Amino acid sequence: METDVGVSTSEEANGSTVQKKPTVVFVLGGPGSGKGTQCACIVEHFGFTHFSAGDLLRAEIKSGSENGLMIKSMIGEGKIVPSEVTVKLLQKAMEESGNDKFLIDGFPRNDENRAAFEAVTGIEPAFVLFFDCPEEEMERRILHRNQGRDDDNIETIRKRFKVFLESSLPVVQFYESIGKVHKIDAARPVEEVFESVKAVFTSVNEKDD
Ligand SMILES: Nc1ncnc2c1ncn2[C@@H]1O[C@H](COP(=O)(O)OP(=O)(O)O)[C@@H](O)[C@H]1O
Ligand SMILES: Nc1ccn([C@@H]2O[C@H](COP(=O)(O)OP(=O)(O)O)[C@@H](O)[C@H]2O)c(=O)n1
Ligand SMILES: [Mg+2]
Repeated sequence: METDVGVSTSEEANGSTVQKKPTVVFVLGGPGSGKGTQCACIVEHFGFTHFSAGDLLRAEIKSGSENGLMIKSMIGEGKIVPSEVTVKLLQKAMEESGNDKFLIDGFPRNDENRAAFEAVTGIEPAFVLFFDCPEEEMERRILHRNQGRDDDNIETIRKRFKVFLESSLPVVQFYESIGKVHKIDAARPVEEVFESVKAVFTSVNEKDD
């Protein structure tokens, strides 16, 4: 069943109302590619609300929810949490936000994530940002991240890279096949990466005008 998340209505010239779906941009890239960092910059410049699927899952563990232990053990193994859980958290966050423009970071991470989000919300992404970064650089960044994350250790990092290659890259390839991916070279300093990101949002806005 489709959700009414963030749906706003507008008056048509003939007096009927049309429902407008929220704008969603998926922000994808390997662990440590800089998704969270760039999303913070995008929020400042383009009025989006940012949700990181990983952050929502970590908050769910902290809240002491009944799924907490399962989520904690899956994150510890670098595995992808069942979509049912993650999509519900994203849906709730969007409903409570009051905004209708969302950056969703670290999701969809596999085809099940992708299909479940579309089935539950009825929303397809406006486009997908893909941060392309070599594994050695991502590894270096994660090992210096210092956010106290249990999964930022070398053993789990390797597992996460494997899951990224096997399950997440195919999702990027799917969106590429329908022309929705903007690929960004993420192996540059934050400001340079953001220049490329800005160019994408600006050109998309211009097309919409
Ligand atoms: N372009 C960059 N160059 C160097 N370090 C970066 C860059 N972007 C992010 N970082 C750092 O790398 C680490 C991972 O970034 P983060 O945004 O958390 O990535 P992700 O959300 O994709 O895992 C953080 O410590 C961040 O400060
Ligand atoms: N869609 C998602 C996103 C994250 N996760 C879990 O959360 C972990 C951390 O995700 P994250 O997006 O915060 O990690 P980074 O890519 O930011 O390093 C993943 O390795 C998965 O175990 C998930 O199961 N499903
Ligand atoms: Mg992140």
